Amino acid sequence: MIELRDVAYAYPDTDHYVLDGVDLTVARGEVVGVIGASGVGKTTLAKIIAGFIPNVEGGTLDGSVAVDDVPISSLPLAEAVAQVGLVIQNPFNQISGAKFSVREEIVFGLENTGVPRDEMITRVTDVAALLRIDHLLDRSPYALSGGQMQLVAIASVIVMGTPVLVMDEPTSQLDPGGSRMVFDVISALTDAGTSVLIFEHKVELLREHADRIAVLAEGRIIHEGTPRAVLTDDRLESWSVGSTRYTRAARAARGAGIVHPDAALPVSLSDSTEYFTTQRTGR
Ligand SMILES: Nc1ncnc2c1ncn2[C@@H]1O[C@H](COP(=O)(O)OP(=O)(O)OP(=O)(O)O)[C@@H](O)[C@H]1O
Repeated sequence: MIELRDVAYAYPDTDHYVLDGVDLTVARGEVVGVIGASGVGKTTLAKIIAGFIPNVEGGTLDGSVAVDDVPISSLPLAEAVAQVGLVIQNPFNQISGAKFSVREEIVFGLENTGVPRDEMITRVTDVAALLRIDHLLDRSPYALSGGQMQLVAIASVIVMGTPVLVMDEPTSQLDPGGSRMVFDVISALTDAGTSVLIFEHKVELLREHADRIAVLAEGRIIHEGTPRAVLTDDRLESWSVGSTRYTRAARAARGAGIVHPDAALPVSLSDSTEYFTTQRTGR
């Protein structure tokens, strides 16, 4: 479980609070998607929840950040990483740079955690099968495509088995099939009790897989709710966040008077089919 209360943060040598008054809770087994404009502070928030801020980057952090009731920002980084797995935005930076095979790369974080060797091997095999990268295990981490590298980076975090996962645009390098597979893996993890906070621009995937969506704007969570409620909210554009293509098409049709103005906006293909079948004005 993640609990953020009144979190505010300013980077070192600045007096500007990038985040100011963030309240957010992610329950056990829940997937919460966070959307927000570029530069609004999503990566900063991800690093705070994972304890990299202030442990590594310093700065001024106020408010409380708890993971499973443990105040994460007061833990040494080595202990914080056992609580929260962080998939960072750029998979090229997640790769350790110290290993010669994908297998060694995935197992790297488990070394020195006291996990017995046999279990390490089983965990790596399982996570590689889950993310369909078994065929890459003996390859060099430097001979991978961007998408393959992203899956290896995700595997190296999931293999740690942390109760909380924070993912910063985990599908940025992936094609639609790969993105869908990652979200299916996330669903399997939450079924087993993992709490997942995911920063993602692909709102249609969040619509399908997130239990809730939160909007980060003006330094705080300005709005949250079910994917349907948030993605059809008229204020999305003012927060510089995109809606689904189905909602955009419906809004355009509504503006043109082609559909009834009061009908609930669609957020998926099936919604959209019904909307355009039943809500036409006949114009
Ligand atoms: N090390 C740093 N020192 C000072 N300011 C920083 C630092 N890193 C980020 N910032 C600033 O903090 C703000 C939030 O950045 P952040 O990377 O968290 O945004 P973001 O929402 O993840 O953006 P994007 O969607 O483009 O990845 C930006 O104004 C950025 O310039």
